Amino acid sequence: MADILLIGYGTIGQDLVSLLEPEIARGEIRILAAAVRDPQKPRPTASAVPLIHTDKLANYLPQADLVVECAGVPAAISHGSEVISAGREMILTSVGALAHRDARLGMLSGPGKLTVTNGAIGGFDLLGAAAQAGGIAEISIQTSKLAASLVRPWMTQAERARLQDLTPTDEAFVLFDGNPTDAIEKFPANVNVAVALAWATRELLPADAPGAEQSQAFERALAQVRVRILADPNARLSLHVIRASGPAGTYEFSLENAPSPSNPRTSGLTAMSVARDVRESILRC
Ligand SMILES: NC(=O)C1=CN([C@@H]2O[C@H](COP(=O)(O)OP(=O)(O)OC[C@H]3O[C@@H](n4cnc5c(N)ncnc54)[C@H](OP(=O)(O)O)[C@@H]3O)[C@@H](O)[C@H]2O)C=CC1
Ligand SMILES: O=C([O-])CC(=O)C(=O)O
Repeated sequence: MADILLIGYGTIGQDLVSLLEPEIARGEIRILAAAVRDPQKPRPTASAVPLIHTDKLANYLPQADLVVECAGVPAAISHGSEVISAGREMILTSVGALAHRDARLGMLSGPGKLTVTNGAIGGFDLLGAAAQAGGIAEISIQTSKLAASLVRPWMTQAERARLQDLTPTDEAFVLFDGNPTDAIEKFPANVNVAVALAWATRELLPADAPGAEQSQAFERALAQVRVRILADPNARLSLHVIRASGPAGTYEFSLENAPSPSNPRTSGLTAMSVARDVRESILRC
């Protein structure tokens, strides 16, 4: 029986627990608790998973065989290093936290093990193989989302209005064009996939290489990836187009996920990817 501690129990956390029902029913997995911002907050459905405040995380870590973060980039920055330095294995969903230098160094310095989920995208077997052989010269990801869903608190009134006032007859426009580090800082809930793409195409160092070297290798991969965010007045779902080219070949992956059954604004595939990561982890135990 593997004891799992969740950080975050929103759309992805709840979908994950539903996806893992067969393993829970067979006694292969037990969800110890989910750490959230506000355990007392009224929730639409009663939870079978005990909710705790994140300031109690340290009390639960010693019993956890596996920690799954699905709480957002700021929470992963705050708690990722704590989990890894306690020697736990952690699956990271808010992959964008790896673009934050100090958090990255903590998560890559052990002694715990970090698993970075593929999340809402894929094709990483091919891209990783080609990148490790020096076969990728250019790599980009273009993410199209519903314009109104891209409004962020830091935007000026004019920037917000441009997104909110777009009508179905307007053309989609490029809202952001740059590197994954700047993209995740501006859009922390939208482009974790861009940071995951850099993770998949990083130089693979020996597992015992110091955290600082792992961190630098990842920083080089981040610098290779170009990110574009398209604000689309007609997008129903997120559309991610990954393009890569170089001596290994020319590749284009177009990924359009069905929405989560519990929240139409979240791709259902993210929780499915994390469920697969959990199953692979417990098979290794
Ligand atoms: N890798 C990928 O492809 C993808 C990654 N993601 C990442 O997953 C994250 C979660 O997505 P989703 O489930 O849809 O989000 P939700 O908003 O539905 O749920 C977030 C959960 O995390 C908790 N939480 C938020 N901030 C903190 C904090 N600082 N400390 C502790 N708990 C916190 C919330 O607590 P409470 O319930 O008390 O409010 C809530 O339970 C996204 O923010 C994004 O970073 C998302 C999509 C794709
Ligand atoms: O769900 C998606 O399409 C991807 C996403 O939000 C992210 O990477 O943060």
